[in-house]
Amino acid sequence: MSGKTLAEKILSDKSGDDVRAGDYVEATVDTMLTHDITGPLSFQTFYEVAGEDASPQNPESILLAIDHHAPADGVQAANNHNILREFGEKHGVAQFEVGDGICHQLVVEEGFVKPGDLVIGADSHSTTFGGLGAFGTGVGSSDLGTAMATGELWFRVPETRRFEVTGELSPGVYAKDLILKFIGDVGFAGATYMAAEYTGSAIESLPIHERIVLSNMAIEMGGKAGLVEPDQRTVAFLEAQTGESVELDPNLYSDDDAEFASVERYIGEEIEPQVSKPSNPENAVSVSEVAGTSIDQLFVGTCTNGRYEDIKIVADILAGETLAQGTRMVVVPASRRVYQKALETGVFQTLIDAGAIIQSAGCGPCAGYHQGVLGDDDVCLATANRNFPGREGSMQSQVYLASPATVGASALYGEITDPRSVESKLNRHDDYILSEVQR
Ligand SMILES: CC(C)[C@H](C(=O)O)[C@@H](O)C(=O)O
Ligand code: SF4
Repeated sequence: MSGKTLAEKILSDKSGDDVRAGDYVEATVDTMLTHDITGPLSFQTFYEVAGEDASPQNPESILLAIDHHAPADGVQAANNHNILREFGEKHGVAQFEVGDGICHQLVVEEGFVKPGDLVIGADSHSTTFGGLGAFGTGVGSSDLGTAMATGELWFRVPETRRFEVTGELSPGVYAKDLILKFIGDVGFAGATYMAAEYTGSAIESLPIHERIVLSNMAIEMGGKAGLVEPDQRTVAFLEAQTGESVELDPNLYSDDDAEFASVERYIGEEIEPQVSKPSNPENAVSVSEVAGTSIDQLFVGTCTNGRYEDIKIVADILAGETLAQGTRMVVVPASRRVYQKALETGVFQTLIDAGAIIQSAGCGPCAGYHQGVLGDDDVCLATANRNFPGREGSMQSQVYLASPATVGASALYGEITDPRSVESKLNRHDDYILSEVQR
């Protein structure tokens, strides 16, 4: 038998079987998350499967977040929030409030994931946790409800499509540019039901918050998961974040003789800053191809690039400057701790002085619900992950996707701008540990 990929190893471990791509498994789930949109239906399925008086198998493995319509933007959202609160209280489940942050960020910050775990979420960006060497994947609400009842879920073991980046990334080029490039190259469905795996020296040298960006957007090429092999940096990050010691299973890597669906090879130094044009993340081009495109709104946030390090990159560029005339910038931190940190360090003051709007932690206008919805003629440059028609508002509006550095540089001129033109202001931040920041 051939060796195993990281995905095959994790699903073998969680099912107790020696499995390969294509096999079906019943696997034990370590962490499950749901939120104010998918929670109510998950709970309904849970009660149908487990019975009206039942409790979840492992209440401590569940995380509920009020993040999508938070604060409530209407009566239905407010009622959904109450359904989450009630379920959380009744079953002793960790339930995060309005303003605490985006579910995916909370899983990472609150110690709900470690390398080798199997994490499911009733949200498509649950691939995020692959950045920490966990098999994270999005599932439907009914699957989530079933897993809450049984502690398990079935999976078809995915094939692995590998993205190998040697060398290192140049100044002004970040994980966001890498993932946009990958998606552009393989297409929107290029890794459908596969585990995307990111490897090579340029990936190994990335801080955890950037690895998470690669995993988070695996779903934008159809990926079932997006994995980075965990290492000592992963361990150090999690230990600092949680205050607990983390054991790294030395077997959590893809074997040399594992079978891959394909291996795409890149040289880090050759990657340029990328921008995905409307209205699909796969429309990625080098920034030079769209430089000069006029922008109305800049959006900094989301589970992809709403972390402290991302917001700081934007603030580094805007320090002492003001937004270009006629543009507006909406900043939505990914969590309350990110908010606090940006407040304490003056990052928010810098952005406010530049003319930005700071909003409470959550999804913000990412999926077009509130807090910065776009009108018909609006053009937005966002650090987000999706730019489908109507994603952030009107079906006629246009959304371009880019890194925080490209958004920051573009804010200075009101048009898409190569971040390398402000090279002296560009930084690559190591991971900030938010465990000591109050929530
Ligand atoms: C609302 C939710 C189900 C959805 C998802 O699963 O991705 C949202 O988070 C998104 O990004 O579009
Ligand atoms: S920030 Fe956007 S992509 Fe992430 S979970 Fe929220 S709506 Fe979905």
